[in-house]
Amino acid sequence: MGYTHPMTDVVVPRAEDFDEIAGLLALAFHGGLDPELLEVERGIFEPERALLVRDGTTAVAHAAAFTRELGVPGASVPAAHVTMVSVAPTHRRRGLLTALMRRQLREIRDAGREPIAVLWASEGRIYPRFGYGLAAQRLTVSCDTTELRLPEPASVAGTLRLDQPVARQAELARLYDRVRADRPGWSNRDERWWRYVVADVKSLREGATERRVLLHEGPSGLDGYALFRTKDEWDGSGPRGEVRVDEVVAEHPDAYLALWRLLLSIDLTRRLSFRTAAVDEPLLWLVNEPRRLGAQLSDGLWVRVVDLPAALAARRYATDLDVVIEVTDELLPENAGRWRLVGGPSAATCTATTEPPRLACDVRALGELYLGGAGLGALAAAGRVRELVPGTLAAAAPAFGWHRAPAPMEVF
Ligand SMILES: CC(=O)SCCNC(=O)CCNC(=O)[C@H](O)C(C)(C)COP(=O)(O)OP(=O)(O)OC[C@H]1O[C@@H](n2cnc3c(N)ncnc32)[C@H](O)[C@@H]1OP(=O)(O)O
Repeated sequence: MGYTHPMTDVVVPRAEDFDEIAGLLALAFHGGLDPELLEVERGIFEPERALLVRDGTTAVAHAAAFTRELGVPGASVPAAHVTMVSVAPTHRRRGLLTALMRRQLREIRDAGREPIAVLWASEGRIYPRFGYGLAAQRLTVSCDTTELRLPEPASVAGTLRLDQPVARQAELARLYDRVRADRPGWSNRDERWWRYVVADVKSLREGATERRVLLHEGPSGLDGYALFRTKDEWDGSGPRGEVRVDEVVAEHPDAYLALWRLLLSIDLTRRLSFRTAAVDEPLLWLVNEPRRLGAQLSDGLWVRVVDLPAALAARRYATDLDVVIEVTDELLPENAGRWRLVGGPSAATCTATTEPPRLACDVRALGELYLGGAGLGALAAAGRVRELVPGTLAAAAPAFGWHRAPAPMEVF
């Protein structure tokens, strides 16, 4: 694996080092240093949770984490939101990422507040070696809206309005919190994060309009919203504008349908894209021609179980479960061993045991199972989970699932 960079060279940066780190990120991600974007990103940066490596006076490697909670089956769990990972092109493949990941996981574990870490990967092959498992897939929708029809609404009680997201931030936040309670995969958003979400950096618009919010008000007030923008385009045969949907949050099916009926029928637009649809997106079950959504499966959230007994006890299980699992973990040996997991829809415990194991897997598989997205049976079919006692898979698989698929909401 090459040499591991000496830990002594890893420093915790100060807030004023942000511009230097942003320069490194711009290099690694082939981006620019737009002052407006920098100010927005500075607002969420937590320097005390960052790790920086310099070669002389030049920043060459960096990783950070945001302090947030992640919605998991039946609960909301503190989760280190790992982000801003980059190594300078001049210093790649020398073990710098490995050194940063090892140190970061060790620090998260020792701090004892966050039983899991979660991230979006720029490339899926980077993080499994550090014990991250693909916990939530997503769909990217890209469709010709003239090919799709939605049903007529059963009720016409609601009203739709358009506004600027920043003007409605507090109302959006309240609705988001209510809907989040039942949706694994959504991260909590405090005031700071809402400012980040509604910030509409010009250099990221890619030729489209400013972001707008479509609001649905039902009998008891705001019960749905969509953040989106449109992009004007014409060709020889007429208008070909595009609707770019960023997020849709709806408390009731009628709000969801009303929002999508409008998004799919905006005059002068003919196409729609939505990059963070859930794999169980209700749209799939509403449109008259699902194939025409052009939905493609992609990866979303990668979860690393950092404190195994705390993590497994923190989520809920769809059905009652009592199983002993033998787990391996090369990076955090405290997680390795035999664990008895007893859980159900309202509580769970996880304790070390000497009883014979019924299942065996590595810690990465537990990350894949954590949000209820990967099936235990599918992982076993892939050879990633081993059934040591026949019958265990069939009995335990429903418990690890959930009634909603995990839904990656926002790239952080
Ligand atoms: C959560 C986030 O922020 S995701 C964003 C990640 N950042 C980026 O994609 C920006 C561009 N890329 C980079 O900055 C760097 O290439 C990084 C951070 C991905 C990798 O950093 P490096 O210091 O080169 O990684 P390191 O040397 O520790 O590699 C460890 C192992 O992972 C492998 N690896 C690392 N990156 C990649 C990759 N992109 N593709 C395939 N393999 C990779 C290495 O080959 C090595 O494998 P080996 O041990 O079998 O030899």
